[in-house]
Parts: sequence; structure tokens; C-alpha cells
Amino acid sequence: MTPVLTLAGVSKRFAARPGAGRRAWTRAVWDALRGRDPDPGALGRDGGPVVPALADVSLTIRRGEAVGVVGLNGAGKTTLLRLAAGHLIPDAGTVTCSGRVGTLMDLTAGFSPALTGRETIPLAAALAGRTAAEIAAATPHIEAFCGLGPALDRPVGGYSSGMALRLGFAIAAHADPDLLLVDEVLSVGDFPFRQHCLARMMVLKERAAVLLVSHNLAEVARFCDRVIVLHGGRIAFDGPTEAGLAVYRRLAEGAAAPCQDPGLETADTPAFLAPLFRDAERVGPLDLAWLDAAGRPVSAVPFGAPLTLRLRATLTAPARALFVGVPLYAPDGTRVTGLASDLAAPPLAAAAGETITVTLSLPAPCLNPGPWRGVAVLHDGPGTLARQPLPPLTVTGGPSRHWGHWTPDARWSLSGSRTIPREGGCQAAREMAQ
Ligand SMILES: Nc1ncnc2c1ncn2[C@@H]1O[C@H](COP(=O)(O)OP(=O)(O)OP(=O)(O)O)[C@@H](O)[C@H]1O
Repeated sequence: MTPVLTLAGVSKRFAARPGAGRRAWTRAVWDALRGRDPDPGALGRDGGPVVPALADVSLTIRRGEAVGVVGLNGAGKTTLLRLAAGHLIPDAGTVTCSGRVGTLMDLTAGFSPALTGRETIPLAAALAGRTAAEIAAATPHIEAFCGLGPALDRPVGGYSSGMALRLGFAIAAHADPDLLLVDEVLSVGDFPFRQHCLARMMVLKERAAVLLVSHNLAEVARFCDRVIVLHGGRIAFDGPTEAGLAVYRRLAEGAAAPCQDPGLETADTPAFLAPLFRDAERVGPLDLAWLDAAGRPVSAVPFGAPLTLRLRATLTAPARALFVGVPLYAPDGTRVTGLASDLAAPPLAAAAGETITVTLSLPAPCLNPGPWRGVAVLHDGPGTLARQPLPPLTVTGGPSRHWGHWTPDARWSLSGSRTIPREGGCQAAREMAQ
């Protein structure tokens, strides 16, 4: 497949002090007017603080790919798209884009508030690089796609953000782009229109590439076949969607860089538990144990037996709103569930030196037989103090058969004119099914 976008070793910094960015920009314009290349080192040379928005990013996007870009706030997603669109110049590295780029990054870009929706279509389409003949051919499709009806004859200045999205998306999607860049704007659309947009992007990706920045992981999972996870301006993952979203979820749970404390990882710690860490200045090591119904520490329990997870920790600094999250992972690394104390109980304040105890009771766990892993994540308000692996737990088999990762407490009822006696009946039914 032909590459439509290539970034090689791209870095981008911004001035963090008000006015400094403007001075750097003025310097760059003077350099350009004098025929000199912009000096990327100029930013921050005055000793002012800079924000490294992207650092050493390399990637290739090919025709036919739908690539989701995910990451925490400030990870560099919009900066990546603005560089790809040519709205920003990299400080280092190169951005190569072949073909026409369609952007949907700012809902009202190219819209003049006084013009009606109908008048906006040819103007915005021309700004997107369409010729007069192409615009004339595409206009009926754009009008039909956006579904704005009579509102097309109202000034766009009075449009809601969802209406602006409808018009902007319709124009961008009918501009025949080789690369469509979509930055988080779909979230303002109503559910039916978002489905409409995803369906249109599915068609587009047959001959183009789509780069979609989104915090809506369900949409990324449905639409994208590849995910790039940005973390602190760097690529933390680039690969299949499911694995990428798992990396993102772990970053979101931990909201921290990978483990700095080697004591947290042992030889048998699976990679899917990462990132592991502990803020040693705020909390001591988490003392974690699985307990059986009698309160005894256990490493194995029969299927369905009641279980309790106990966490003890001593704070080394005061904490204002402690709560705990516990994601549980099946043997293959699938995250089967995530339990969070703040959904069921108020958070806890604690003084420095105080030892807290948190228990999570599972009266009837549905975990199927096998070795189970998990992590305990101790949060204090928006910050995370520690993310430490749970002791391994083996669930041993019972008399029933098990499929998948869990078996809920379920009751069946079959009614009809004749039931087969239970004695030998199950065997008879199995034989009939064979
Ligand atoms: N024009 C700018 N001037 C100064 N700093 C900037 C500018 N644009 C971006 N930044 C900084 O660069 C970093 C990356 O920003 P960016 O908007 O790319 O993140 P993002 O991943 O899109 O975040 P979000 O999910 O919140 O939209 C942030 O620290 C941001 O404050």
C-alpha cells in the first residue's frame, strides 16, 4: 500500500511563556523573508520554558488504513495532526504527505458566520482544494449527507456545534481526500450522525487513509484497524487496535510512566500488568492479600468460593481522597473487569504515618478456573500513588464445564409440552446434537 503520510524523527516544542511563541514566530518570518531556513533552536534560547509537545515521532500511514490516535490530555495528538496537515512546521525531523489532505480539526475553520450553510459549501470546498466542476458535482451529495434541510439557508454563525460538524464533515468527506485528519470533533454529533460519519469513513478508507484522534474508545475499536498511543509526546504503542487500547487503558489507570521501582516486578510478572510504580515519597509498599471466607490468606480457591482482597498501606505524606481501583486479568491478558471503590464507597483521608486498610469482598466471584492476575491502583484524588500487582490467584475447577473467562450465577428455564427426565437426559440431548 502506498504511504500517504510519513513522519521521520519529528519533534515539536512550544514556548510556555506568554508572548515567547509570538517572538519566535516573528523571528521565523524574518528568517524566511531573508531567505534563511527557520532556526528551530531559537525557541527557548532566551532561557524561557518550552513544552515538548512531540519528541522523535516516526510513523508511516498508508492508503487503506484507518488509524486511531489516542492518549491522555496533552499527549500530543492534536500537535501530530496539525503537523500532518501542514499547519505547523516541525522543529526537527520531516513530515512528508503525498496527495490531498482533508482536515476536520476545527469545526468552523473556513466558515464565515454571515454566510448561509449553502453559501459556505462552495467556499469551504474551494479552500479544501476542489475545482469549480468538482464542487458543482459534489454539492448535492454534501447537502444530502449533512441532513441540515432548511437550516442550510440560515447563517452558519447561528449553527450549533453539532450542525457545524454536519456541514464541516460533509464538505471534508466529499473533498476526495487521500488522507482525512479528524480531531475529536465527532463527539459533538448526535448518535445517528456519528454512525453516518463512521460509515462514510469506512467507504473513504477503501481508497484513502484516515487518522482519527478520539477519546471515544468504542468508536476507535469499531473503526480503526491500527492504533497509535501517544504518551508525553512520544509513541508508546503503534499496532493492532485491541492491543493499543489495552496499553492506553493501562496508562489511563496508572496515569504514570512505567515502573521506576524494580522491586515491583518479578520474573513471573506478565507484561500486561504494566505500568507498575509507587510514589515512595507518599506511600509505603502496598501489602496485598487474597483471603478466603475464614479470613485466611490463600493463593488458590475453588470456583465460586467467596473471596476478599485486602490492601494495607502506610502513608508517608497526608492524603486527601484515597480510593482504589482493581482491574482483573484472565490468563491471556484480557482485562475481564475493573472494580473501583469510589463507585461504591466515599474516599478516605489519611495523615502521614497512618496505615489504611481497604477490603474488596467478592461473595460469589464468577471467575472461571485458571490463574488470575490483577493490579491494585491506589489513587489520591486525580493523582495515582501506586500501581502494584496483586498476588497470583488460581481458581480451581468445579463439577461444571466453563467457557470463556467467567460464568455468571445464571438460572435457566425451559418450558414445552414434554421434558426429558434429567437422569440420562443430558446424555441423550448431547447424542442428538452430534
Ligand atoms: N500553541 C501552543 N502553545 C503552547 N503550548 C502548546 C500549544 N499547542 C500545544 N501545546 C502544548 O503541547 C502539548 C500537547 O498538546 P496537544 O494539544 O497536542 O495535546 P492533545 O493530546 O491533543 O491533548 P487533548 O487530549 O487535551 O486535546 C500540551 O502540553 C500543550 O499544552
